[in-house]
Amino acid sequence: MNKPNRKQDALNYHSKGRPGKIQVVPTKPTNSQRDLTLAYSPGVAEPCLRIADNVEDVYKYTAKGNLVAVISNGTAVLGLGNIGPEASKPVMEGKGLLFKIYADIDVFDLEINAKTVDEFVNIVKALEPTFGGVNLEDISAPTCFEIESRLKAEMKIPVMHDDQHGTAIISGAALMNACEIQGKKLDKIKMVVNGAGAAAVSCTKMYLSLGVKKENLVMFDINGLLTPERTDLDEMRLQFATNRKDITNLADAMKNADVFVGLSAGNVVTPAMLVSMAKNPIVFAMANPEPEISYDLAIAARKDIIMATGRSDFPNQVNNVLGFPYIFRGALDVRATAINEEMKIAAVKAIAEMAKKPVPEAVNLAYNITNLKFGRDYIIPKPMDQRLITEVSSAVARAAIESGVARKTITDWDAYNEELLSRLGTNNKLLRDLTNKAKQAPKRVVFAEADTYKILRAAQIVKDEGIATPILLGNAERIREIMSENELDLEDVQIIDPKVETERSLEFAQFLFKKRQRKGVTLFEAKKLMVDRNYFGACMVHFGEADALISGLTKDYATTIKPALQIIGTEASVNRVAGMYLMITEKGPVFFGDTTVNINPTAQELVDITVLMDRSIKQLNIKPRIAVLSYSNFGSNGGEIPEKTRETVRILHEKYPEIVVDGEMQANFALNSELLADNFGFSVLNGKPANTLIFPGLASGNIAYKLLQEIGGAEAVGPILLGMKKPVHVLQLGSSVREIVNMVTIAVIDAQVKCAEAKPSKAKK
Ligand SMILES: NC(=O)C1=CN([C@@H]2O[C@H](COP(=O)(O)OP(=O)(O)OC[C@H]3O[C@@H](n4cnc5c(N)ncnc54)[C@H](OP(=O)(O)O)[C@@H]3O)[C@@H](O)[C@H]2O)C=CC1
Ligand SMILES: CC(=O)C(=O)O
Ligand SMILES: [Mg+2]
Repeated sequence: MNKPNRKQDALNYHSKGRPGKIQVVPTKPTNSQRDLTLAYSPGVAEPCLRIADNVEDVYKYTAKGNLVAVISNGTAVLGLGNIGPEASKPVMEGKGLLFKIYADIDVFDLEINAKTVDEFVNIVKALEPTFGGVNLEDISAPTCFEIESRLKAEMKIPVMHDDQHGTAIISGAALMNACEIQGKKLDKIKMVVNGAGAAAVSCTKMYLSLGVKKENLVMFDINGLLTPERTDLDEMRLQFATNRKDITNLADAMKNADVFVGLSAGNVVTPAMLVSMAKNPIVFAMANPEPEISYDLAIAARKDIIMATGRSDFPNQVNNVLGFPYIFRGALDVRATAINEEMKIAAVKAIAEMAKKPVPEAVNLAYNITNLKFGRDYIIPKPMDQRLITEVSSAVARAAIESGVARKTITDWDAYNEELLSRLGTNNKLLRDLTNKAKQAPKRVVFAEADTYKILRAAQIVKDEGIATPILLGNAERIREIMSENELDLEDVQIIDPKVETERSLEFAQFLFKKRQRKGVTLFEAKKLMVDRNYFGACMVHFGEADALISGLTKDYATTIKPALQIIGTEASVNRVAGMYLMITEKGPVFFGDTTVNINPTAQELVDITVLMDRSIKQLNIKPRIAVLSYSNFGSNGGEIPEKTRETVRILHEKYPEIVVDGEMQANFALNSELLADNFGFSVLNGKPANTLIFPGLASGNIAYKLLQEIGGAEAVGPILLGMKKPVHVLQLGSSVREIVNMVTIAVIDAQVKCAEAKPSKAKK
């Protein structure tokens, strides 16, 4: 079961800020009166008239072609049963979210009060003009079968009941691969299916089409084994009734079975049942959120098992999330009139084949696994594998074209694949990539302000995600109190209270005294300073007892950074610190500096800042393209700032020819490559916009990033402190948990680089 704090986390996730998970965002400019005359009356009449003349133009002038309806009546929500349309809404919004993030498909989730087939069908049919496709969801059997088949027959857009066919496609691919690994033949396997609802019936039909023999399978519903003698079964279920007389219950059926498929309810299978199965058994316990038997119990019961669940927190997640975004993407892109058998089988094969191909490093990193490869714990691809969109959507689109249901064709498949990849965007990708890089070699991060909820929450997240091993500084009793009040699970994390004098804190004080004795610090004062967690934390990092220090949530920047400067100091090569922000904007990531430290830097100081930024950005595997900003372009104005920034560029070009930098220039020229090319075709930045902006002073840098954050909707990651000998990162006063987690991620990457460069020094006693 979920731990209580995870349950509360889930509630908070849904309720915090704008309630729910989805919003509608305009895609056209709406800034001026003119924009509005185009968007609405009178301009809007023009596309209306075009569509009235030719209804197909609705795809040209409206969002229909990329809009899917996720529709439920709430009668079979996950494995939670008939909980009603309102209670199904979080699941439907969730499906909408997955459609968007995995395949860039927009969704309206529609939870409808419609219990009878007629009511349901009439509502959905009437919606056809709005949508490019319909994803039916969590509608109970047997009504779901009639609803789907009537809508498919009566509508010209693709309709798919995902619990039936999405699940059948994914579990079909998983079954093929699992049999291959376990050395079993599909036409020989003995199969037990528990559940006889929407998902179970369709999955079983798929298995039969893949080669499983009807005489080799038995099916159960809540009332037991499906047999011809039962009078409560409809046609759909009767086709899976068995005449076998040696079985009365599930335990009997499991004896010597090769495969168990669960699409029923949680915890209905026992370890003893698994023990009785044939050699090398395959168990797909797919009920959500609780599988028919837990992953841990199953693998403890049988060493030779292939075990899969519908959950994301165990290996082998057999869940329709692997299919529906990409199946609809392919269908929408060729304007298919249906999702037919050919398209489904194409999806099965694409998914099954993908699992056998080498796994990209990004996927290993995303799941914190070193070498994911086809086998017992990896029978189908992982949902975060970005290859799914190209492999599955193109297979589905191709099958639609070849089977004659496409109303649009694709000829340049390379271009189509490029288009699919560009749909995934890069914004979130950068943060995901950075997280993955951090997870590759997590580091010990000491948190100076661990007696605050936000820090502890962030520590919990980075620990759970395998980004870092937290070390908490502060009053142990107070920290434990906050943990317990908020049900945080950090019991095994090291807590150190610098206020409690220890042999180690005295050694740290001695060290500080030696370092600062000619700068007015007595031993007595050094002992007093060591009670300060920023001094203590900096000493831990200096002596290699932690790899990075995070502080600053509750104190101003200067107070926070001072101990680190005194104890750890700056890198010898530049001997300067600077602050950089990674701004995640709609147009991609842009680095801003200096935003936090140097108030009015000279030309040489701007050179140092640029060198620091160039190096740090390269450590994130990004190629910096740097613009030195001013209010002038390449000598167009005189004055202190244009002259200073021009001199900065001159020195950089002379001393650091390897750095891609130009200026001085105005920000719009830096970020608009057409503008730059039209006016200053000679610039070394020509071709692509700059991704790194050097500001002439702290005021402009700081103001620019805050404006972009507040009114430009950009996410700011930072300030990333550059130039320290060892990783110390100073949070913005009052940072959010997400900002702290991002900062820790950057600190871990910084530590990875610095640890690789130098071995930690030993404490001098
Ligand atoms: N991993 C995945 O991708 C997916 C998982 N699922 C999961 O599969 C399950 C069923 O979903 P769905 O088919 O849509 O729902 P339905 O309501 O259509 O079907 C549920 C079926 O399970 C049967 N059932 C319930 N309890 C038991 C039990 N203790 N023993 C045997 N059979 C039982 C019901 O029997 P009766 O007919 O007699 O009521 C019914 O046949 C859910 O847990 C759902 O989360 C569904 C889709 C995708
Ligand atoms: C995954 C899914 O669709 C379900 O459990 O119903
Ligand atoms: Mg479902």
